[in-house]
Amino acid sequence: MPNTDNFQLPQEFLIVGAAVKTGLFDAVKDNPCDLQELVARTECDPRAVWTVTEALVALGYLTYEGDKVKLTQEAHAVFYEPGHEKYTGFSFMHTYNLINSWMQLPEVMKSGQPAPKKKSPERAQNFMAAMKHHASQNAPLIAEYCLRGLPANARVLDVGGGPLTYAMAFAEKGAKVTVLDLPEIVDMMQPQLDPSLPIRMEKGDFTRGLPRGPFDLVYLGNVCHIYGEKENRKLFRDAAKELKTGGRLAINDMIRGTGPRAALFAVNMLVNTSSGGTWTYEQYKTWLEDAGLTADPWVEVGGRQLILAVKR
Ligand SMILES: C[S@@+](CC[C@H](N)C(=O)[O-])C[C@H]1O[C@@H](n2cnc3c(N)ncnc32)[C@H](O)[C@@H]1O
Repeated sequence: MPNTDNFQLPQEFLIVGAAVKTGLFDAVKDNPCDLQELVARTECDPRAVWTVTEALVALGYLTYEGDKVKLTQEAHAVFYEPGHEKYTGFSFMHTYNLINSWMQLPEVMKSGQPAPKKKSPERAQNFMAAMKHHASQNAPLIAEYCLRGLPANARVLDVGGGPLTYAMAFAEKGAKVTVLDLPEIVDMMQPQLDPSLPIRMEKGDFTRGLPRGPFDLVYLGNVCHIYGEKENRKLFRDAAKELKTGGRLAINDMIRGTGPRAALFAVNMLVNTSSGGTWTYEQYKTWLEDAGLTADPWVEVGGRQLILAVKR
């Protein structure tokens, strides 16, 4: 049913996103200051700093102590206290960055091409933080489900596993993990990887090829929606080649036709990619079977939709 309650500007999100981008929260985090100093620290316009600060005070992110501006306890917990139940860090900046692409949906509909976007290390960091934030709670459950029945110390290939959330969960359960991701993501994430863990990162492009197996499990976590049928069919064929007979391929993705979520997410892939989208279970089953894999019915684990398939 149409929900006209959503026909409004996401004001709070836009104000908070702009404050993060201009460094306003970081500027007062450890060292509260007056508005004049805040203008200097953020290198922003005085009227703008006053207006946005007042809005953030009204929303409960900032407060005044005398004439000094400081973070509220709640905002401090949300942005800067990783152990806190309300903690998000700045992972939501990935969504904030996406707004630009979504605003170009009319042009994308005309051209069929994704919205142009600038790559930057900051964007990539926001992306990794968002992936981590969304996956960290349920990754252990999903890793356990994917590894069930496979040999102890299973060899796992985590395709597009750059955020390392799932790799850590697999390693925690005794697996030896190879993570494949794009070179710039591996360069960014490698320093965060504890070298004593049985996790190895490899640079590559999974549309071109995969690391050599044989693997007990090839895990495709939220990568199938980035590309279309041609790329996914090739990916499944390549994965089948690198799996042991009886080895398992696991897809964690939104399955089209199971609710509104996948249909809406496909719009995100429309504005951001050339061939991405969300695919039905029947599409996945056909592509998997054509690659020599037998697909189980899809299941929901930890709020995610999984398809497991076995190499024949
Ligand atoms: C949506 S994220 C999913 C991350 C993680 N698997 C998860 O589920 O939380 C997609 C990941 O695939 C990587 N990726 C996208 N295209 C790729 C390609 N062609 N080759 C290798 N990695 C790719 C991205 O850098 C990113 O880390």
